[in-house]
Amino acid sequence: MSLSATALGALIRPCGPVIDPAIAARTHDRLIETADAGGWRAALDAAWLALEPVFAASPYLSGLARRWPDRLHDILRQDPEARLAAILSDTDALTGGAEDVRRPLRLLKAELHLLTAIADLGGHWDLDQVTGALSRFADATTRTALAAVAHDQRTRGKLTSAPDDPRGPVPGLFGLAMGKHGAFELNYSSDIDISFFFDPEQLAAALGPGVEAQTFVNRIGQGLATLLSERTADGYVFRVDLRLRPDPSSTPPVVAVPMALDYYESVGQNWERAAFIKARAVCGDAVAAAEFLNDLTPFIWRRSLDYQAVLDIQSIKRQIHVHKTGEGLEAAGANLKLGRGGIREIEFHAQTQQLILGGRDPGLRKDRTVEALAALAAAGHMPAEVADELTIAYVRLRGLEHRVQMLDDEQTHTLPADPGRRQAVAALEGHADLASFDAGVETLLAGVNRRYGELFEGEEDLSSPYGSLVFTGTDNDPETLATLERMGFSEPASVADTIRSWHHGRIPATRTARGRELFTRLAPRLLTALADTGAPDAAFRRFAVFFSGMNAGVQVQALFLGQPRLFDLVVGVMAFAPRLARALGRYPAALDSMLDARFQTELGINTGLFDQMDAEARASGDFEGAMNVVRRLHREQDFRIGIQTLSGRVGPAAAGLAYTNLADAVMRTLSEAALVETLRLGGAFPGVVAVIALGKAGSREMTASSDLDLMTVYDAPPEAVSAGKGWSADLWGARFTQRLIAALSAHTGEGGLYEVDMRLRPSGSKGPVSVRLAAFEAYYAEEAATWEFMSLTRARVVWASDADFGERVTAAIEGALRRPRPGVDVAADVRSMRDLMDRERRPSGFWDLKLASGGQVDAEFVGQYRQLVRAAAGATLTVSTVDQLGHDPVLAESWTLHQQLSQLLACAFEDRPDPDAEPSAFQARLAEGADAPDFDRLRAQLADVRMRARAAFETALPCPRDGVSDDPR
Ligand SMILES: NC(=O)CC[C@H](N)C(=O)O
Repeated sequence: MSLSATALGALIRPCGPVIDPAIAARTHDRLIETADAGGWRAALDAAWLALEPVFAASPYLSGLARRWPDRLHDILRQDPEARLAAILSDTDALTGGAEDVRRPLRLLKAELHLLTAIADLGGHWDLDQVTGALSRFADATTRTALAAVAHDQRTRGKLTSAPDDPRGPVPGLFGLAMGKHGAFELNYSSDIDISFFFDPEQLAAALGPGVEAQTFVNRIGQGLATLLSERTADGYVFRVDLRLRPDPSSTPPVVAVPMALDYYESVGQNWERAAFIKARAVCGDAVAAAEFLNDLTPFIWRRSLDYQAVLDIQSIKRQIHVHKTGEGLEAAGANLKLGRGGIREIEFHAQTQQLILGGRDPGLRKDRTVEALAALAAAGHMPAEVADELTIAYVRLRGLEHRVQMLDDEQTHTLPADPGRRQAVAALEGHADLASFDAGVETLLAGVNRRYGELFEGEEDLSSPYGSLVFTGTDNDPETLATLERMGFSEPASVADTIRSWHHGRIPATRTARGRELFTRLAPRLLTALADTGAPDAAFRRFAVFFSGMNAGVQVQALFLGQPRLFDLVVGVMAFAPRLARALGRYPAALDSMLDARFQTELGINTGLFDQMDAEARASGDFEGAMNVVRRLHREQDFRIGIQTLSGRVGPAAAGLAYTNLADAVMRTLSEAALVETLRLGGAFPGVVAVIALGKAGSREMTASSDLDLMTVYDAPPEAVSAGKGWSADLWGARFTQRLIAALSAHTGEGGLYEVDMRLRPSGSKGPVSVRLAAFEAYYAEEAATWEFMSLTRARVVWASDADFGERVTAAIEGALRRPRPGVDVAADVRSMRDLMDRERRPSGFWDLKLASGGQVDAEFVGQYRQLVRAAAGATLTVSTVDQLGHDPVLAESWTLHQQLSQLLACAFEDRPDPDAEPSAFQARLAEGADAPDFDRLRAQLADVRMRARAAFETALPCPRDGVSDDPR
């Protein structure tokens, strides 16, 4: 039997060259056999010219033809429209449960695919007819599948409504076709995006007793997805994606309508608005679906948009990196959908404009891309030639995409990199010469990409120098994953997921629309800054803790956006300074201090800190209040000094001074408070008291991790007692000191301050916690050992209840230092002290800056030794280690380098740091902070200076056993 004039077999033309006649011949042989047997050889012969290039190029289509030759015959002999109508009505007519429809649906899909491909490739159907056929078939299968899974639930008694209920197989439940399917633009081998929602009230009436609604609808949604997507011997129907729903990573697969409306109205994204442009009810309760879509209209089409909202909508397209046109565009491996110059650029071009303008102009609310372009051009929002050019490109790109998918029925959008397979695509599009096909594709992509780039002129780019950073949509954008990988993240997908969850408003910082708009702009800068630290993983982890811990985000994000340098600093902190990162994470308010003008002022300049602390502490009303005020201000300042130290703004001396000035302000404020508290508790007392700092606080060389070495000294008339409790002077001094220690070291709701060490006081731990000035003097005159005098070289009165008393104490310290100690070999004492220490406390490793041979203790001991000798000789005294080492340049050099490193390490880390284990970017920064060219050379430099310093130490304090020293013992 030959073909009628309207039969598809008579209407089709060859699509292009036959790239592999042998392969086509194998299919041909098989078909001839069946056609001869079935009596349709003439029909086959009539169509063969058009079929041969198709079967030569597409393994998938020849497979279908060989497997079901009779279906091919049906397709060839009938009018294609009639055949399509029959496939659709057969699909709709299927009844029964999942078991009953599983196989027929797959056979119908194969037939539909063969029909569509032949009509398309044979030049009979245009793009609209092709996508229309695919979409309508998807509609029908979805309806049938829903009816089938509902049928099964009905059989099991879970669903009580009638199969022909006017509200659909499951009253209240409906599915929306989203994306291309929704707009009848479905791809040849695409997933279908269906969003399921349910109206709880409607549904409740239809459920069997004790059936829980959410569980039930989940089962329906998933059952439908499985029925269509699972692969059996007959293939599959459609892969179904249920994720185009509110925040799919945290919601069930089928969402209740009230919850969905609430989500879209409160945290809905612009890209979700864009997705709803194409949404359409496809199966289930049509009444509920219409109501839902109607209720969503104001969400999708917003009547008024402020500038920030417009920018945010445009972010959808601005996240794609715009290259210089033409550069690096290649046909081989080009992603026709998501790649440069691809379909997505055309869609975004249209959709962003639609979202911005469609609220006021309903004429722009077109669901189909080609129509949207035309409407935008007609309304004057796009030059007609741009719309035409993009339309032509769109049609060709979609055609190419279909041809790529027809090769193997795979959901791919990539022009094969393999020349042989690309040749097959070219042939299906009518090209014999691969080079000219490639060149044509490249021109096409470049044209779209150029138009797309024009959209950005004058707009802020939301990608990064590293590439695209797209976080819209439900799938990870492949280019974005590549960008993140290039940035150095070891788990790009999890970074993308976290960023996406922030966009979804899952943390307080992005819970408001404004917070999200700001985050859209901040995200690319954040990722770029993280990458630039060289330690993006650690930095991201710490930033995430910080950012998700903030209880609001607008102010901070606006600050970051307005102050890029500051932002880079904060990100650097995240990368390199867990201690500061943790402080920020726990008390994000510390960031507020960055807003303070004083934050960026030079350290060292008197910023009025003590006055502020003192005033606020007094205003706080009581002792506890004062402790909290001081802790808050301390934290801010500590953070400020830490940032400046870490960023290299201040050197070690200035940092030491700054940390010490801070400690001084704290000690003064809390000494005042402790005194007031002591008088309040014990009653008036005619005594005076002073606080002496020793150690690094005394020498003004504190780091972020220094503790406070303190002693207190008091004086009072001999028999004085306090008015209230009748405390004697020693009790009063002790009470004050205990209050002070508590004030400095206790942890309150505002955190802690310092560890306090009182062991350097006269008689150490065995002595009273506070001593009378006379006892202090007597102790150093009679009992103190050389190591106690060493400590005293760094003693400094930081606070006194009475200025005169403070001066008396200062004079007493100096007196003690200068008093000759006949018969004492200071050098030998210092040396044996150092040796003892070396035996008892070994350095913990190369980075033990204190105890390393030639490290800080060696230098400090020599300095203190020099100071003691100088004091006895009546020379000027100093607490500073470097000044004490004026005549020992090598030791001073070593001490300074160690101090520099210890400042950096102390502000960055809480525990004992191991720079060898830190990211190389941190090592580089450490080297830079110490003026070394790189980390390896820093280590070498350190080893070298230690060796020289140790030699200088040996010269200054020779070992008594060597007989060089004149040790009298
Ligand atoms: N995930 C995102 O990148 C969000 C971008 C933009 N805020 C939107 O709503 O689409």
